[in-house]
Formats: sequence, C-alpha cells, structure tokens
Amino acid sequence: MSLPELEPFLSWFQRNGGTIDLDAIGFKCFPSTEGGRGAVALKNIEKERTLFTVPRSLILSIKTSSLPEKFGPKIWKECKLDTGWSGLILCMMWEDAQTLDSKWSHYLAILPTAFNTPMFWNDQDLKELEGTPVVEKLGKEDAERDYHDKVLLALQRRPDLFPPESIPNHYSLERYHVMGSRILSRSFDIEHAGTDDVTLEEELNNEGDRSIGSAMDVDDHNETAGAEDGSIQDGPLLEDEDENDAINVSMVPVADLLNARFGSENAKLFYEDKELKMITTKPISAGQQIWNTYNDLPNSELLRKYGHVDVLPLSGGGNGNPADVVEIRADLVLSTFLEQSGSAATSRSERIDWWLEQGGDDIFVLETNFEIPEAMISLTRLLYLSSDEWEKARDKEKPPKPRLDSQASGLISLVLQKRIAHYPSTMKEDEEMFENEARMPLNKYQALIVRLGEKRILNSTLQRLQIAKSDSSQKRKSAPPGPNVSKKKAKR
Ligand SMILES: C[S@@+](CC[C@H](N)C(=O)[O-])C[C@H]1O[C@@H](n2cnc3c(N)ncnc32)[C@H](O)[C@@H]1O
Repeated sequence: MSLPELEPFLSWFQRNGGTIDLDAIGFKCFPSTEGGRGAVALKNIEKERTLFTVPRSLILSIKTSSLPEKFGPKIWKECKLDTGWSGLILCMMWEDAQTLDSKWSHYLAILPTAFNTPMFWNDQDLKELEGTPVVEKLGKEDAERDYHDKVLLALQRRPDLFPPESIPNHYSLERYHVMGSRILSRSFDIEHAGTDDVTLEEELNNEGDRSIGSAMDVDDHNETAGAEDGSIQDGPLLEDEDENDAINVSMVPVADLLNARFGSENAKLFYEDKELKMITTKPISAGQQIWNTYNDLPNSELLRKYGHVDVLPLSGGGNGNPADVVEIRADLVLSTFLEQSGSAATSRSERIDWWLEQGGDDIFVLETNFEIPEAMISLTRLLYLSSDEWEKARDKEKPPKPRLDSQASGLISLVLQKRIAHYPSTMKEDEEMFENEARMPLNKYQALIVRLGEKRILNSTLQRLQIAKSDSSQKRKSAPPGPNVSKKKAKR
C-alpha cells in the first residue's frame, strides 16, 4: 500500500541505494489527529526488524549538497553560513532551484509547502498563545535577520549561482521560512561518518564557535544527539542546537515520513558507518501506524516545531499531554520576593549572582506530577536567609536545602498565582470554551489545548501546595506541647 504521490519518490530512493521492505511497511493518510500521511504496518512485524535503510549519500545536509563546495569554504564562512541553519536552508533552496538537476528533486517534491506552526499564524491567533512560552520562542525576527544578513549577502556574492531572475521564486524570505520549517519539523541530527571527503568539513570545523543559533533555536533544553545505542531521534534532537554542529543537521528521506505520538514509539532510526536504518523497537500488528519518537515533547513545543498537539487520556482523568510542563523564570521568584518583602533589588543581587555561578537554574519546570522543583525551593530559601546565614551558605558553597517551610511555600504560592495571571483567560473560562465551542478553528483549538495543559499543571500544583500548607498549620495548632513546654510544666 502506498500513496500515488510517493511512488516516484520511492522509486528514486530505491534506484539510489535505499532499501525498503514494502511487504512490511506502506504509507497512507491517517486522520489528521494521528499525523495525516504516515507509515503503516502491512503485516505483523516483529521487534528489531529493519524496515528501511538510507545510504548516507541520500541524506541532504551541508556536507552532501554540492553548493558549499561551489562556494568554497572561505566565502561560505564570510557569509556566516557555517553557523545556524541558514547554510542548510540555502542548500535546500538551491537544490530546489536546480529542479530535476538536483539529486534530491524527487525528495524535495514530496515535502510540505505550507505549515500550520505558529510561525505562520496571524496576530489574532498568536494572541491565543499569550502566557505560554510559544510566542517568545518563535524566533521569527532572528530568522529574518539571518535571511537579510547572511543569505542575501551570499546571493549577491555569487550571481552566477543565484541568477537574479531566480530570486523571487526560489530565494524569497517566504521560501526561507518554508525551508526553515521543513528543517524544524523533519530534520535529524546525525554525526557524519566516513572521512573520504572531508575538506569542507575540516575547514568548517577548524573554526571556533559553530553552534547553531538560528531563529528556530531559542530554547535550551538538553537532549543529546545520537543516543548511546546509536539511535537517532527525529527533530527534537535539534533542541540542543546550541551544542550541535550545523554540519550534522540532516534531512533524511523516508525516515521523515514517520509520525510520532506521546508514548507510542515503535520504531527508531539507528546510524551505522555507511547507512541509517529504521528498526522496530516493539512488535507492530498489521494495520497499526509505525511511530517514530519526537522525544515526547510538551504540547507547547510540539505546536511550535511540528504544528500539532498530543491529546491523550491522562492517568488522573481528563485528556491532555502527559509530557506538558510549565516554565517559571527565576526572575519571577525574585521579583515576587522583592515585592513581598519590600526589599531593594540590590539587596539580593549578590545572592542571585552566586546562585547562577553555582550553576543554579534560572528556569524552573513544573511537570504533571505537580511537585515543586527542589531548585525553586532552594532559591526561595536563599532569598529569605538572614545576612549571617547567607554568609555561611556562601562560605560553605552550599545553597539552602530544598525544605518547603512556610516562608518558601507562601512565596511559591504567590509566584504560581502570578504565573497564572500571565494568561489573559482563566482555566474555568478555557474549560467552558472547550466544552461549548464545538467547531473551533484549528489554531484556536490548538492554542487552547496548550494553555489548558499548562493551567492544569499550575492550578493543581498550587492546590497541592495550599493543602500541604494548611495541613502543616493544622498540625502545628493541634500538636501536643513541645518538649520545652512540657519540661517547664513538669518543673512547676
Ligand atoms: C516528520 S513529519 C511526519 C510525516 C508527515 N506527516 C508527512 O506527511 O510527511 C512531521 C509532521 O507530521 C505531522 N505529525 C506527526 N505526528 C503527528 C501527530 N501525532 N498528530 C498530528 N500531526 C502529526 C506534523 O505535521 C509534523 O510537522
């Protein structure tokens, strides 16, 4: 079973050294909530079965595209195409402009040309995401700056490679965003093996900082590229773009046709010297979707990178994404403390500098276990230490223990309330909207799902904190007299 639109592509793939077990894997359109176009098991497949292999020569990256060689490493670097994604984006635009002369023309022809990610939303739809981290992580302005500063410069330097008449169709800002979104939602991070043809790579790697700092690269989560088992995960591995070389960011034909859903992975990409292999990680029954993993991201990240959200039954009731999180900036803890205590910012700046020097977090992450992160408690207690206690902590180089005393839980409750107030609507209003508006536009629905997931975490965490607070004050009230009191009593 395959889709007619994929046939020329799959023939190209096999003619060029790719292998695919078309008795075991087919392609079909699943409902949009399950990813749309994706891979399906055509028969029962056992675990550890290779579904397809992709020779490294079919990967599209700045190492394999012939554009960087044509440029020469010197101009490539002068145009700063060796950092971030702009080099690969330019390669993809150039390959696309070569039409059938490009090795990847059949591949590029099956890639999406329109995206549903917030990068392409209008202001009204973006307003629906207020309070979530999505908008500030979009990086649209950074992308546009890269386009103007790097890509336009490269186009001007080599009019022989980029004829002026080809610019509106192939090298526009709009095409730049489309190629960037293809990378964001479909690329893999792959260490390049083999050293036959490393001139450019050597050239590029001889320079200092080569971290990827492009527009889509605003978050700083810590996934690593290529797990110990040699497996490669889809786009999410690019989250650690700061650590990843631009040269490793790769488009992998066929492998990027697999969808993903929280906890559903049953196949994974593994690398070897000469090829990549998609191998099943679980038995798959005939008719089931073959799912890769995007690293089980929260809905805010799924929406930003891929343009969809995961909605599954939650263990505590209701539906949502078990991987949802809420980020709380340490700044908010500090400003709430200063406001509450009436202290001046300068009174705590030394402690904050020290906290950061010690490697303390500047963002705390609440999860669906509704627990307060220990680092958040420790920072809160650091702010409350008396001068003597603070000096002792500093001398011993030990931040306070994460004990949720009444001061810490009082301040953290306020912080959570303030974080909740970042959203223009309440959770109750969102729940009513969810129940009453049967046919909502897709962007509005997805933004609502992201907000609701975050608000559930915030409200449940706050509730738990308040219950714990009232339990402990209840205990204090009803506790038998402490040892000192009873001693005194005994003396009387
Ligand atoms: C790596 S591609 C997967 C193949 C893609 N469906 C296609 O037609 O080429 C990633 C894109 O697939 C879609 N997708 C993947 N998993 C999904 C899911 N669980 N729900 C909805 N869409 C999904 C999203 O549009 C995402 O940007």
